[in-house]
Amino acid sequence: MAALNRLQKIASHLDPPKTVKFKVAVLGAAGGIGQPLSMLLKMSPYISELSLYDVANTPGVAADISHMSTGARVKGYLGPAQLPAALTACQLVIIPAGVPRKPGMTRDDLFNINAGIVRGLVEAVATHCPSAWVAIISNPVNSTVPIAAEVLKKAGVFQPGRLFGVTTLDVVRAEAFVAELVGADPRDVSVPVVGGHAGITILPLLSQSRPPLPASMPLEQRKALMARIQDAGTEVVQAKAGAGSATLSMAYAAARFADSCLRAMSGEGPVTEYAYVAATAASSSVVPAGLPYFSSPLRLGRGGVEEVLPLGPLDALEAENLAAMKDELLGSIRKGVEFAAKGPAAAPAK
Ligand SMILES: NC(=O)C1=CN([C@@H]2O[C@H](COP(=O)(O)OP(=O)(O)OC[C@H]3O[C@@H](n4cnc5c(N)ncnc54)[C@H](O)[C@@H]3O)[C@@H](O)[C@H]2O)C=CC1
Ligand SMILES: O=C([O-])CC(=O)C(=O)O
Repeated sequence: MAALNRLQKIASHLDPPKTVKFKVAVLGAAGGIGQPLSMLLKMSPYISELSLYDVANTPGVAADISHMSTGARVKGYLGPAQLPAALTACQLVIIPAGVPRKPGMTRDDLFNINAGIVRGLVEAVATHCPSAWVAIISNPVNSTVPIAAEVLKKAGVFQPGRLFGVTTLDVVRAEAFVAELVGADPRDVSVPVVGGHAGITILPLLSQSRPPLPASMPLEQRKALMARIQDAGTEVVQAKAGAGSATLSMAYAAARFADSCLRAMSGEGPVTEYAYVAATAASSSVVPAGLPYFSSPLRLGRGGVEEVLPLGPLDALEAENLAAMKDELLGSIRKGVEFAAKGPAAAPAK
């Protein structure tokens, strides 16, 4: 029992149970990410109701998770007819629905299937819980977040400070790899990762690593570390050899992101997180010019993003990488916006 309590604390990074409790939905809850993520969320002291939605297998997943003796009430919802009930009164909606990569694919190769899935689900969010914070995991994140934004805009409910592309896994990986390299405990390491969530758009700011990388570290080794963080998703796809992409580390990363959101909503701010968000007039002085979406350090508060924080000083390698990513990131954003402009989903998931 003591061990379980400790696990709960570790999973939520946190202090004793809170009084403010929220309804949280996972859309795609029966998938490779959805299942372990739902399990971790069931241990969160901030969640009173956990809504597990998928187009397949949710009754089993919900029955299984509901037997855990932790606080959140769990309910499973199956198929589009049950989506409204899954979403009604939700404050946070996490979306890992969609297909994962196989070896040889890029994240953009998932666009044709996942763009429509995300559009349909966010249409339902706009109707049934328009004020909810929405965290998109489904790839390609660089495009699916702009799609979600366009859907919310069309419905007249877009709040840029409440829509997030989840890039926490890039931060988690950077922490793990730097810890390995410097021989530190990963929990004591922090590394900003900004930009987007695909290949060269993932920009770890290794010059701001805490603890710092050894000053004597050769440039080639820094470049190799940066490349490993950028290609870490592919490393997992190849290791899984056709059985999907990162699921367990992603579930951990998403649970950590959800925990930050729920702490901020509870007024336990200021909470600092990284996520891929829309640029606004207020963030124009800190986000690289010409990029309407960018993953930045954020200060979260009760209402969502309160401030997009500056990236801090970049070294020459990082500045070069930032310049190099711009065209790809902009192309992915445009692709998402154009897709959303084309018209309604073939089969809206209402
Ligand atoms: N943002 C990130 O850092 C990461 C993103 N991903 C992405 O997350 C997505 C999910 O990955 P996995 O869980 O491994 O895939 P998976 O195939 O194991 O699970 C996806 C789930 O989505 C469900 N689904 C499909 N259409 C749906 C709909 N219209 N409504 C509700 N549920 C629906 C499926 O039934 C399935 O249970 C992929 O697009 C993957 O590329 C994966 C890892 C990291
Ligand atoms: O690589 C993939 O396809 C899944 C993903 O986004 C990641 O692991 O970072």
